[in-house]
Amino acid sequence: MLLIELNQLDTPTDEELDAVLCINLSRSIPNMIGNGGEEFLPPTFGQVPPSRIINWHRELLVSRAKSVQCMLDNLLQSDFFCAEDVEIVRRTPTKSDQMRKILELIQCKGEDVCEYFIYVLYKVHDAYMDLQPWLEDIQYQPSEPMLMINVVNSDPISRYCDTLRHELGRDTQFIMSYAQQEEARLEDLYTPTQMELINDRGESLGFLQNQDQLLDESGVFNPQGDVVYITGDAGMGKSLLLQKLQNLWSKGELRTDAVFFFRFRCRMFTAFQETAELSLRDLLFKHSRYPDDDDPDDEVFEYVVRHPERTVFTFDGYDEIEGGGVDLLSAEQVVSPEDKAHPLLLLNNLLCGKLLRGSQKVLTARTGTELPNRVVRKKVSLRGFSPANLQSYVALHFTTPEHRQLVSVHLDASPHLCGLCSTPLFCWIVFKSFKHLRAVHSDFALPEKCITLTDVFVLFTEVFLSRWALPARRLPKKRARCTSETFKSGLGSLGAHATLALQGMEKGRFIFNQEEVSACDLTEEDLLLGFLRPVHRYDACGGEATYEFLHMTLQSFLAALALVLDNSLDVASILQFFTECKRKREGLNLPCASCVTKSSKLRERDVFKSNEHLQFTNLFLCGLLAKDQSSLMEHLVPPVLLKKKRALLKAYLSTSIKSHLRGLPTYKSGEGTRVHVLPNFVWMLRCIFETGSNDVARLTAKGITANFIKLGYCNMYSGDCTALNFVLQHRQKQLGVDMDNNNINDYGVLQLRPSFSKMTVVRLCVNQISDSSVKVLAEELVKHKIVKVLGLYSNHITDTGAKYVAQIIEGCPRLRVLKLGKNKITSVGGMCLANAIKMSTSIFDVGMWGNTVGDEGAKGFAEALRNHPSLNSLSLSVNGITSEGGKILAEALLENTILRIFWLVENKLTDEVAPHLAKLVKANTGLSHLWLISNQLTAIGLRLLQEALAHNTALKEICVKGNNVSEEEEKLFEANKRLRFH
Ligand SMILES: Nc1ncnc2c1ncn2[C@@H]1O[C@H](COP(=O)(O)OP(=O)(O)OP(=O)(O)O)[C@@H](O)[C@H]1O
Repeated sequence: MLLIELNQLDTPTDEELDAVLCINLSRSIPNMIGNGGEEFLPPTFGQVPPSRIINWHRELLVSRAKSVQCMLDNLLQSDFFCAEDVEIVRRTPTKSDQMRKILELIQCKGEDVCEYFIYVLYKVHDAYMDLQPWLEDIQYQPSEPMLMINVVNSDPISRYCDTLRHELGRDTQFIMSYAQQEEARLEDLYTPTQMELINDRGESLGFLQNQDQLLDESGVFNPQGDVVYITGDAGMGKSLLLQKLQNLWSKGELRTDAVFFFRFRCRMFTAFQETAELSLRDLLFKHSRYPDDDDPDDEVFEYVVRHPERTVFTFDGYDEIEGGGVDLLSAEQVVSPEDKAHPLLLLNNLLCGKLLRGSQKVLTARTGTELPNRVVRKKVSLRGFSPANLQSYVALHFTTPEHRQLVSVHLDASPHLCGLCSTPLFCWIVFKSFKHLRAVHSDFALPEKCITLTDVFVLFTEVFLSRWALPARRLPKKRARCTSETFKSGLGSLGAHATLALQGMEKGRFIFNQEEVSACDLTEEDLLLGFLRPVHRYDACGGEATYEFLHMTLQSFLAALALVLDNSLDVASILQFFTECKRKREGLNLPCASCVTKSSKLRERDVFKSNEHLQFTNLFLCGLLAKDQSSLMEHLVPPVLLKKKRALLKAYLSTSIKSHLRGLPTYKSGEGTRVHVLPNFVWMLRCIFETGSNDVARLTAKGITANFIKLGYCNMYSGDCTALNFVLQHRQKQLGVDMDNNNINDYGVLQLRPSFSKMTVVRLCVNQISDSSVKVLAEELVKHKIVKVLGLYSNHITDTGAKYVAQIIEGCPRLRVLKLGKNKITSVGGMCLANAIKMSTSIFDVGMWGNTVGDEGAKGFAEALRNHPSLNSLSLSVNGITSEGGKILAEALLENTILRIFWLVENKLTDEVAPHLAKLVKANTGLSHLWLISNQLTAIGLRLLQEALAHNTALKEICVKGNNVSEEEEKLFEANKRLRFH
């Protein structure tokens, strides 16, 4: 080894070193081509003098050490170079030549200078990022004398990188609050939320573990796309996730080699005049900052253009871009980095990869905002706080044990409150309000009743008003709470904010200039309330000071309040946003819902425009006009007027719901009529719940004439289950409910508890349900005994949950279909289920795909199958079953004449099982489909099956694709059409 030989030489001369290196190289060449023996290793730092290392790696250093200027500045300021040396270097034409010249000069000047050269590479990390792996390879550690010498970073790229890191770090350290003094530090309060990876068909691929994974390769379905697309409902934490990402990068804690990080709010792109034009350079620098003067050669921008993969962009709130200018599908106009164009066009080109192709872009938008898959690299859907996340957030938010305890008790008692709090924004509002009101009023407690979203925002408004009415220092300690007094005393200012919010809502605007603010009689003192916050970033666009509401949902709430408060408006105008939503849905007479089906023209115009803000306004209107709010609203609005508005809303809702339900697409199946609802149906449920009107709920329950309702992929979250339950409690007839592929979780199941008495079909596949939910299901379903279908595919059910499912099988004599695939059930749970299935005389179809019951579980299922009277279809695919389990199953099936479809896909079956399967085939038990895809059978085993098929009349197919059979061998079986390879 080189190491040994060099150590053997005391103080090697150059010739000796060269000789050693040559010998070593010549020895290593055969080794490198696979002759075995010693491995070739280049010298490491300390083994040979620095000049040798530099010599050895000269070309690598020339090609990777880009910042000549920074190196020259350091050599000069440390007196290793004189002005003349610098001049000599500068005279050479290209950067590579200049670096070659530097290497030449330092090698002439001695070992100290050579080490200093390496030390600069080491110290100015960002400028010489490409050489950091090399420094690791040579195991560089600065020597004592080097540590005493100063190193400056004069590289424009790394200086700019430092500046961006510094600014991002500064700007992202606080989480917004309604009062600036109360802002919390990001690192004190940030709590991870659930980030679900979604494929191009909208199916779940599991959950990300941390923010680093947003930028890595996990879940990439389109390597050609550059955009990491993050969606989530209002307040789910999209902006905060980006803030966290930026903060991590600023501290060098994000796993990425990105040198630059630019952040934008999409809203900004619409703030420009139609004729505005900007270059990419201005877009980048104007909204972050320009590189310092010491970048005369525009190296920073050149670097961005040359190495787009080293730049991360975040674009927050794509849904906030008005339709008009943006249409990725027709963004044919290509812009070059030098061209000027409208900022929206630049954005389009960036997202489509026509500008800075390969740069990393993270884009957020509300759920439902469309983006063509071809520009998307991967998709992530934010699902809010899990129960564990919520617990952590409580602990972070409440430092006093008394508060923590009180809030935990409230949460434990109310799954509905937990459901609301799984949306981080609503959770923050509830906790913040609780903290504030508890500090001010001795008698404050969260409402015992089922709290609505309107209650939450009323509480929040009370916090704003109470802070303003009596600034903290003047507060008499712990006075009694009187909400109506607080509202009355702040009514002037509240009304003015509400008017501004309504005006914005009518024009689809979320940003207000000083003129608009003043026109609503909002004074500077009013602004201190905190409903509005200044939007500093927009100043850069050349406009005057602008404001936005703390959150879009707050604007919606205040707009709804304006509709209720204003007694000069025509009463009918309270319905204006319902009508607006309706108008946008051409033809479909649906209330309060998003434009799910639009004409192509409208689609073009509105494709990127969410009208969730209108839906929230309608929802809050329903809540504010609810009877439950009368005690407050009657102090603010003449009771007669309030009554009129309430009556009108109720009449409108009743008519609209009826026609909505009549208009839903239905189809007839063997088991009655089915109805497929659309996501806007969930908005309708939410509005009904906010009204708290039993009449409206009853009418809705009655209006669902079908006996099966499909709510799959409707973006239902756990809080919506209270609304569904509110309606279903008025239903007399039984109903099948398919809630697959939503975000219901354990809180949602708890809220649905009373409704299970009506449900004949309970489908909760892909909903993050754990064992505790299955326990609830077992208690309810066994009590009522009407369930026929239970779908729990792809949840978090373990053996504990499997035991509860077994209780359901045993206790529900009508249960026919059970879907339990893709859970975490092992042989223990498998045995329990199998035992229960054995006893059932109704069970018809069981799906266990993707668990791990193994051979032990297979044995249990074999016992269940023996002489089973009803089981028609069974899937034990992807369960780790070997030939041993396979044999037992095959033998048991000899005593079964009922099973028709048997799935054993992707197990570990080999030819050992083939004779047993062949025997089963020969026995002609009535089995019609046998799925053996992706096992380890060979042509020998298949031959046995082929021969057996000659004696079988019932089997329609044996699917054997993906076994150990070559294409040639496949041809041998061509004649037998029942042995399928495709
Ligand atoms: N991960 C989190 N940890 C702690 N608090 C959070 C988290 N995410 C969000 N929040 C709280 O919720 C508030 C709203 O979050 P954010 O603005 O990120 O939501 P959003 O999804 O961007 O909403 P919108 O689509 O309406 O803009 C934050 O200001 C913060 O108080």
